[in-house]
Amino acid sequence: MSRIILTDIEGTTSAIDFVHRVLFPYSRAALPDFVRTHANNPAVQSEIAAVRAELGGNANLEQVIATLLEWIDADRKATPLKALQGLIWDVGYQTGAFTAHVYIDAYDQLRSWHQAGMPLYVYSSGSIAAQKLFFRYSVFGNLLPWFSGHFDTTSGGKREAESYRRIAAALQQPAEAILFLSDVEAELDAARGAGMKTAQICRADAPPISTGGHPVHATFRTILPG
Ligand SMILES: CSCCC(=O)C(=O)COP(=O)(O)O
Ligand SMILES: [Mg+2]
Repeated sequence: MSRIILTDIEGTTSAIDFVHRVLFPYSRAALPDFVRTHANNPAVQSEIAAVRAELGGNANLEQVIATLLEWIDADRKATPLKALQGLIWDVGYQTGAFTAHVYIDAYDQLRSWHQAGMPLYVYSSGSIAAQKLFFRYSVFGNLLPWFSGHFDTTSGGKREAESYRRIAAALQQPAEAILFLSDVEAELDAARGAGMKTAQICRADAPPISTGGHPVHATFRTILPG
């Protein structure tokens, strides 16, 4: 019996299109000026330093910015990029430039699990700050209070079993008590490798995805933890 839900965001609770056609372009357009303007802000400075370290240490600010833009274009789940995107999206949410897409079935089912006392956690490549903004400013209003906690790439990559072992350890739960929801087979394979239960979400409005061996659901409505 699963006692805990751990969910992905993009392609699972929310449309891939929203992330790729709204969030990523917004961060791409705003990132150069944002980094130049806030380069001395300690939160930004540490992410610039992390990019520089990856480039070998001597890159100037414009080279760091160019690298970050390349990472956005390649959809690289690099922790410094994800942290900076979270800071940039904060402005977008607060100014009402967009609200975060959540599928109605995900909204209904997450609410019902929460009301039934089921602990809900998020594991996304988006930074923890970005995840909190996402559910704070969703199309259905503030869903953030439903979540007991968040995990991002600081727990490791989503395609590595070790990341899921770390999350289970952080939750002080056996892995088999956790049901991980995702659209990506490689992430589900990694979660199963760590002993978690899995369910694959295959959305009708998303491109066809590889499935194999994980219970498949078109929406959250048919998922029965346990
Ligand atoms: C927190 S919303 C933005 C999601 C994001 O930046 C991303 O890369 C999507 O990652 P996911 O692990 O949710 O597929
Ligand atoms: Mg996903």
